[in-house]
Amino acid sequence: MEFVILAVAIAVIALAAISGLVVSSRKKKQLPPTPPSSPSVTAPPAEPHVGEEAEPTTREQPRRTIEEVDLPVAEAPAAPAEPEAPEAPAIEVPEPTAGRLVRLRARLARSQNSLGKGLLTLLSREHLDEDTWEEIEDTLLTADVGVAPTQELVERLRERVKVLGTRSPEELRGLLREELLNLIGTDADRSVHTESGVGVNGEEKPGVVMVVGVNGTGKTTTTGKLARVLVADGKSVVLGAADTFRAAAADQLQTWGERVGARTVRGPEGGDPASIAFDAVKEGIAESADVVLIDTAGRLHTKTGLMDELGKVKRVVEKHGTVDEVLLVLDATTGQNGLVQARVFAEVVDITGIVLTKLDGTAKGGIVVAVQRDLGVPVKLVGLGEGADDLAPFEPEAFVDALIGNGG
Ligand SMILES: Nc1nc2c(ncn2[C@@H]2O[C@H](COP(=O)(O)OP(=O)(O)OP(=O)(O)O)[C@@H](O)[C@H]2O)c(=O)[nH]1
Repeated sequence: MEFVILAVAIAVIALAAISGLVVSSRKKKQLPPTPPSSPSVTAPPAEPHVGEEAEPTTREQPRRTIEEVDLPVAEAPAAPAEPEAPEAPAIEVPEPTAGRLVRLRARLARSQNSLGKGLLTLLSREHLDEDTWEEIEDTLLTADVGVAPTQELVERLRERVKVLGTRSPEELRGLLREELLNLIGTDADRSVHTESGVGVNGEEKPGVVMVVGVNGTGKTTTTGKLARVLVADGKSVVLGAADTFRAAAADQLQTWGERVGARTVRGPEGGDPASIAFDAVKEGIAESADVVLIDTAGRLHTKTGLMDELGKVKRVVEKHGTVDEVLLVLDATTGQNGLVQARVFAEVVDITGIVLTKLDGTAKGGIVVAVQRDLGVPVKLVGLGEGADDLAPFEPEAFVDALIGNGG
């Protein structure tokens, strides 16, 4: 009997133990999963604003299950849109070109001081003897005016001073102004032509401007600045990066173009410049651009190669129609060397205009006279600094006034 009682008791304890285990295991199963660590529950929208995260996380953490939590569907996409948007390059509005030279006159006058002021000081001497006239001649030669134009100027001045008799500073200034203007010329057409009109197939064709010159003269910079001049005048521009000789030139040009919303057509480094130039004009026709500007490579040390290449670029571009301008870029600080370079380029292609760069950095403004005489083509633009809008249409009057300190 005792044995039976003991057996029943053991059975009861065993049963109780088993049911206890089951209950505890069920209890365990009912415990919520660990929601706080799950990003889909507590994490804020993928790209939160600063400060949005802290509040919902602490409030929702303790007991909420995955089913209880509303996913932040509606708000999530809106929040990150603004800060994440890729930055479109800002299109700049270049300064108007009218009166740029006048605006930059102070800079020009500063760098040209020795010429204008030097001449006026000499002319103001009480006795204009042979020595003084020789000094005047030297001053002009030092400023790169060139031998023949210098002699012309001195002769005419001597004549007029003799006739004039009395010489007030105003009179002298006036005389010098007139004679310098005479040398530079006020009648030449100095506009950059961009209106060639019709192409070989009768289609509308953009104006085509080729920019040539020795590397380092500021050729690529000038092409970029010229794009801005044209855009400022309301024209649409396509750039052709046909300087495949210098690796960075195409990048440099493209950056200039992007600043004013002009597309740049480029090819592989060391590629065929003529085919890039051809494609640039093709692109210009396709997008009905007003002007295509073609930057070319210049290497004096391989003169024959240069001649072949430049000539070819022009011929190939002409398959589309006329090239309106071939602008030669010259560094004013190189003086007579610049003239030698100019002649080499003039042998290769017909230059229609000169761009004189770095005129802000030299007292030798006389190169304007010399280069025009030498090549028989007008200076059309001048570079007066490294700023994006420091390229100005050349105006003889403003230039001479800057030289001799007139009008302020
Ligand atoms: N002070 C001054 N600097 C200028 C002027 N024009 C160009 N420069 C500077 O001259 C340097 C050479 O200019 P680039 O345009 O790179 O020369 P580049 O002739 O195009 O050379 P390549 O691209 O190799 O053919 C740059 O530092 C320009 O900022 C100017 O009118 N005044």
